[in-house]
Parts: sequence; structure tokens; C-alpha cells
Amino acid sequence: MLSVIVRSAVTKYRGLWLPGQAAVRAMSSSSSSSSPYTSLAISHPAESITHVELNRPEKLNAMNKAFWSEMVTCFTEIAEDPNCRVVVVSGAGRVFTAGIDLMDMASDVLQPRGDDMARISWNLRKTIAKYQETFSVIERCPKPVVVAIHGACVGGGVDLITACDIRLCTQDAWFQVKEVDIGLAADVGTLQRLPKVIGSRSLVNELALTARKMYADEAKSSGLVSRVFPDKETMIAGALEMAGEIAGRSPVAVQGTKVNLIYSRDHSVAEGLDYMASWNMSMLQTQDVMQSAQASMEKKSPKSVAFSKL
Ligand SMILES: CCC/C=C/C=C/C(=O)SCCNC(=O)CCNC(=O)[C@H](O)C(C)(C)COP(=O)(O)OP(=O)(O)OC[C@H]1O[C@@H](n2cnc3c(N)ncnc32)[C@H](O)[C@@H]1OP(=O)(O)O
Repeated sequence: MLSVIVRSAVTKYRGLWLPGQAAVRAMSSSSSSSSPYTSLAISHPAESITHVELNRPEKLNAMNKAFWSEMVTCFTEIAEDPNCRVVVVSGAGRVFTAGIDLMDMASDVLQPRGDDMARISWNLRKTIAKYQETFSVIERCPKPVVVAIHGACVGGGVDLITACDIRLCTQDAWFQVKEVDIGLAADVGTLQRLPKVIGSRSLVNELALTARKMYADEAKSSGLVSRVFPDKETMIAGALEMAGEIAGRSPVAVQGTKVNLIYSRDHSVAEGLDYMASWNMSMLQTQDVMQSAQASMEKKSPKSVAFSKL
């Protein structure tokens, strides 16, 4: 199936079909007028919670050109939005995502432009960096991101979820580091982040080198996901409940926790402690500490405190 899709896309690219701004505009005009995006649906299911839904269900949420840039815009805005304290990401329709849109990939990544090898390579490097940014922007976002996965999570889907902070899935979910099957080394985050998520280096290597599917139970036992739900409905309810727990706590504490966890993952303990001290020399001066401590003394939940926006 893959070769048919890629071949037909390349043929269309060479002969007839050049997706560009016009195609993107045409897709925009056919989508809901309230959403600025064609590949994502954004909603606010509860106070301080933003729900980002991959929203091309008819193509199994395959990641097309619009998706790769819209995620960057979306998460840049979320990072700056004081009304958002936590994000839930999920997929519309019957699966989470089938990975990169193989039609778009054929015309973009596989047909780099340039007058000679140096220029082609330079352009391709910039393209790959742009694709990487689509998921790095999730990791850089100081608001925690809970991702809820059902059905297939293929290729770019694994790159996406490893950039998120908390992973939940349904019993029918499966994960596939599919890139070797389509002739490439995964290049937008899986090879860098999956070994930091899953304890077993051997398992990571096996998954990435064989492209075998990993099902929900193994995803749980290996640490890729922290919870497995019987179906999508209960998973989304569980994700929103968890998001509510996070959103109810001090945003200074929550965002500081995310930023420092990621910093420490990539640095030595000594460097992490040093960074933490510098972070908290400002952040400990927040009114949130006193308000939270007072609630704790009064045996109240931190959720009872009306924290100032951040
Ligand atoms: C610099 C680059 C960085 C990024 C790298 C990323 C790499 C990757 O993501 S590698 C992985 C690529 N994905 C795949 O190889 C998966 C391809 N899809 C499938 O194998 C199957 O669709 C799947 C097993 C997920 C589900 O099979 P099922 O029988 O349930 O559905 P289908 O009939 O196959 O699909 C339904 C419609 O969706 C379209 N579609 C599915 N996947 C893709 C895709 N990746 N790209 C584009 N379109 C896709 C499929 O063509 C069907 O459309 P239609 O015929 O119009 O109904």
C-alpha cells in the first residue's frame, strides 16, 4: 500500500499536482470557520484546559503539510496563553494517527530543491529542522501536555507522543516506529526521546530496527504509557480529569516542574540542581507558595486556591 501511495504522489508531483499555498487555502476554506486550523480542532473543555485534536479522521490523522506548521503555531500560542495551564492532545476518528502523510512526503521531503548537491542538502537540512520543530515545540511549551492515544500510533505519531509529558492509551492502541519500513531513519524525535522514555535500550533498539508493533500492555509494562483505559471515551474522561488535577495547582509550581524535569533529563544531577537553584531563586518568591501552604494547613485542596494567571 505504501509504495502505491508514494509512487502515485511522486507521479502527481512530477506531472500534474503541486500542492502549495492554493491547496492549503482551499483546505482552509472548507473547514469550520471558527478554527484557524485545517488539521487540528481546538476546544476548551474546562477552565484552563486546552484540548488539541488531530482532526483529519478520514485520512487517519495522517500528518500533512498543514499539520506540520499548524502544530507550531498552535503550541506557540498555547505557551503564551495565560488562560491555558494544561493541554490534552488526542486524535479524532478511529485511530490516533497513521504518521506522516505519505502523499505530502513524496512532494516535500523526497523532492528537495536546489541547483547542486550542496544547495539541495542545505535545503533538505532546513526542511528536516522544520519538521523537528513541530514536536520540539510541544516539549518546550511550559504547560504540561497529556496525550491520549487510541488505535494506531504510527511513525510520526511516536515522535509526537515522546515529546509529550504524560502518555495514556486505550486497550486497542498500538505503537509502531515505522520509519525503517519506509526507508528512513526516524528523524523528528523518536530516536532521541524514546530511549529517555523507555528504560530498556534493547527494547528501543528492537522497536526502531524491526518496526514491529507494540500493543497497549507492553506499552504500559515498558513505561511508554502510564495508564491504559478500556476505550476512548473513558480515556478522554481520564485525561481531562488528570488535566483538571494539574490545572488546579499553582501554575508557577507546575510549569517550573515541567521545565526542570526536562532540563534535568538532559543534564547531569549537578547541572540540574544548579539550574533549579537559579530557577527557584525567583520562583520561590511567588505568592502561590504561601497560598498553597495555607490551603494545606487548612486541609484544603490546592484546587480551592484562586491562583493568579501566569
Ligand atoms: C522529515 C520527515 C519527518 C517525518 C517522518 C515520519 C515518518 C512516518 O510517519 S513513517 C510512517 C508512515 N505511515 C505509514 O506507513 C502508515 C500507512 N497507513 C497504514 O498502514 C494504514 O492506513 C493503517 C494500518 C494505519 C490503517 O489501515 P486501515 O486499513 O484501517 O485504513 P486505510 O484504508 O489504510 O486508510 C484509510 C484512509 O487513510 C489514508 N491513509 C492512511 N495512512 C496514510 C498516510 N500515512 N498518509 C496518507 N494517507 C493515509 C488511506 O490512504 C485511506 O484513504 P482513502 O483511500 O482516501 O480512504
